[in-house]
Amino acid sequence: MKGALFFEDGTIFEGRLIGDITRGVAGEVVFNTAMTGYQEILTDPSYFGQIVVLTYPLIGNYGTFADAAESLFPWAEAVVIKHDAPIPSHFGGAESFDAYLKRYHKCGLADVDTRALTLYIRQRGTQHAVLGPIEMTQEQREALFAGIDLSQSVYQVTTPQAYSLGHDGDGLHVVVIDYGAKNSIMAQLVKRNMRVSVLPCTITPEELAHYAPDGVVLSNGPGDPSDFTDLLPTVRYAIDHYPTLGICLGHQLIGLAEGAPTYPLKFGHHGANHPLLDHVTGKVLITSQNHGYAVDPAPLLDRYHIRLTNLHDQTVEGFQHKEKPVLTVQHHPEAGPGPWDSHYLFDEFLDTVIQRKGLTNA
Ligand SMILES: NC(=O)CC[C@H](N)C(=O)O
Repeated sequence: MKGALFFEDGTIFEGRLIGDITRGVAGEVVFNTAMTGYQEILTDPSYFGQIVVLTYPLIGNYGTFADAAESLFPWAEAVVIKHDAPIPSHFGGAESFDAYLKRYHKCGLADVDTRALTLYIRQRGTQHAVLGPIEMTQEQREALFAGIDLSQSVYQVTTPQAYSLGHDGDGLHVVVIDYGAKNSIMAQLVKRNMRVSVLPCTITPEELAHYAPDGVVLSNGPGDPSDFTDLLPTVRYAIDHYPTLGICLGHQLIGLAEGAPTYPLKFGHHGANHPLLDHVTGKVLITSQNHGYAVDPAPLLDRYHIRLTNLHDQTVEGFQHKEKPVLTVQHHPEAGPGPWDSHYLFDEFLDTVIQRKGLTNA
């Protein structure tokens, strides 16, 4: 069935509808340049409400698997691709990309000139679009455009209930505040023998204190960080009381809590090969990225060092408190998908947690 991506300025990209094609959808269009990991990308809750263009031209070739997910199901609103491989090839046996989309009632657009589409987004910046059958009427499209609203997105993707993972007993206890957390973040903590409590984003400072964590991780998540000022008192409490690691949205919320504003990037960073400089180690890291906003750190530089800088556009990719054990990263050290160059940042977080615990117990 013929479909299209309709932008608000009248630009149309045509293609073939795949997945669940029973309804049209609308969202913010972003492109991701990773060469693999299409399933991890779609199940990353930070893509909630977005239509993701995958620039790698062959999608579905190695199929889809239950355990490749970064959360319970795909959160991206829809996906736009060049070639949809109809027959997956994998030693583990695999479901096709089309069947996967249908299973989760997600739609996609294939056979699209994704190079032209990506150049269009690069020139015009992130924009809204409707994806649906080619014959959609203007009224149908306008109704979908009017429904785009990411202002509550974190509340829509967070876990409804607290849950725990990893080791029982007396091990180090880390709380992850779930703004849309990826499984790979929890996996990195569990791998380091931490007992992990994953809590809803609405957790209050008092409730957080009740968990008596040894450290706190503020997760990634969707939307515009400046929409979530209601969450800042708990962020403030965390950085004032516990070793804290902020990842992506978590980094942005720490920035906001410390008085540093966020701003939208023209078309964001979404990919698995973005180079960063770590100013402490002097090393360049190739990183996984997925963000449309960045922090202007000027107001917090009296208290924080810039820790990481993006070598493509010099944006700030992380800062570190000069005295307190607070580290933030704009990228995804957990990868999922992407290179593992920055896994050591989880080791650093673990070290601060151990150190603080030792001091407290002394
Ligand atoms: N992956 C994330 O946490 C993304 C953070 C935020 N939603 C942004 O786009 O900048």
